[in-house]
Amino acid sequence: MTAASVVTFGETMALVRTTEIGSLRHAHGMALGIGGAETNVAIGLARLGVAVSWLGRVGDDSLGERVAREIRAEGVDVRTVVDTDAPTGLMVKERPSAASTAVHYYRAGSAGSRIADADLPDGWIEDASLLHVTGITPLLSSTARSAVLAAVARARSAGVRVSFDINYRSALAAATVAGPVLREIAELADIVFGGADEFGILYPEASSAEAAALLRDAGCATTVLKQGPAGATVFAGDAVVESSGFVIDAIDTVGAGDAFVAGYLSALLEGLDVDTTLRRANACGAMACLTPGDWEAAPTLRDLARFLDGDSDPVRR
Ligand SMILES: Nc1ncnc2c1ncn2[C@@H]1O[C@H](COP(=O)(O)OP(=O)(O)O)[C@@H](O)[C@H]1O
Ligand SMILES: O=C(O)C(=O)C[C@H](O)[C@H](O)COP(=O)(O)O
Repeated sequence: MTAASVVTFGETMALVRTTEIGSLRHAHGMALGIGGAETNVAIGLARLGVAVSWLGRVGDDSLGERVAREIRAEGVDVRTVVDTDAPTGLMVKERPSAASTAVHYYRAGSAGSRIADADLPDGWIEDASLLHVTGITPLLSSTARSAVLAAVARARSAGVRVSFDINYRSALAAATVAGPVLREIAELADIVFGGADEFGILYPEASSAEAAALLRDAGCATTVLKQGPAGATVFAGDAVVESSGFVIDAIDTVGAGDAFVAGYLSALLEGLDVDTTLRRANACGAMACLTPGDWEAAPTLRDLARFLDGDSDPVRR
């Protein structure tokens, strides 16, 4: 197999979501799928034509097989370490009301959280164009944190670009605990993605623009501020480029950030200019909000072209 352009690793869980609106206490219908920040990005990249590889630990169980099978079916090069001592993690998603989503994690001690430096094969990172990591993995366990730091160090010494999505999850650590851990990784990255609240966790007294300047001083060339329906802003050197979001009827916004990152990185790897990159990223983020799954609505290049053309007519072939 040829080397992947993008490599990423982390935990992907089985995902159970209620199929009706209302509390989990009373829900009857449930749909089974999978989800994890890094594989959401990997699938988004694969759909946009990028060669991408994901590595993770899964349990020696049916849900682990499902995780691997489903990601592989999306065209991602999947490398799993089967952990016979821990189960595949689980995420449960409910819609308490039409306007809200709640996510419950059952991942403490899971196989995915036990990822370690030794799981990352020789040459896997070094032969890639870009390593993508998130702030979820380093907060899963001490071995996972060490794996992220080792991967970033390996990428840097091989001249491989590092992308980091802060992706702070309060269920994993308090902001005061997570802040220094996530800041250390962000300051080693070439490009950092996050929301205003997440930059505030890295640098509590700073605005997002000030956080971008602090990151730049630390050596991180590009900071991308995700702003929900409002779109996004890129801080690169002294330049600030803003792009409005697309107006859509959002059904489920979970996964928008990961789809946005996939859109952004795919355009970056194609060498597109910042305006086109941001427009693509915003479109991918918006499209991810149009259906309930975390990654299912991530667009292919053809879906994307159709969305950007504003084409809402039925497709007839
Ligand atoms: N309601 C929405 N309408 C249109 N675009 C959206 C909406 N929510 C998110 N997006 C798009 O997805 C991107 C990421 O969403 P955001 O909520 O900012 O990140 P995250 O999911 O990481 O918290 C936004 O920058 C925007 O491009
Ligand atoms: O792996 C985890 O801990 C997750 O939470 C998986 C999430 O479903 C996605 O990462 C969605 O995140 P956003 O794109 O920011 O909405």
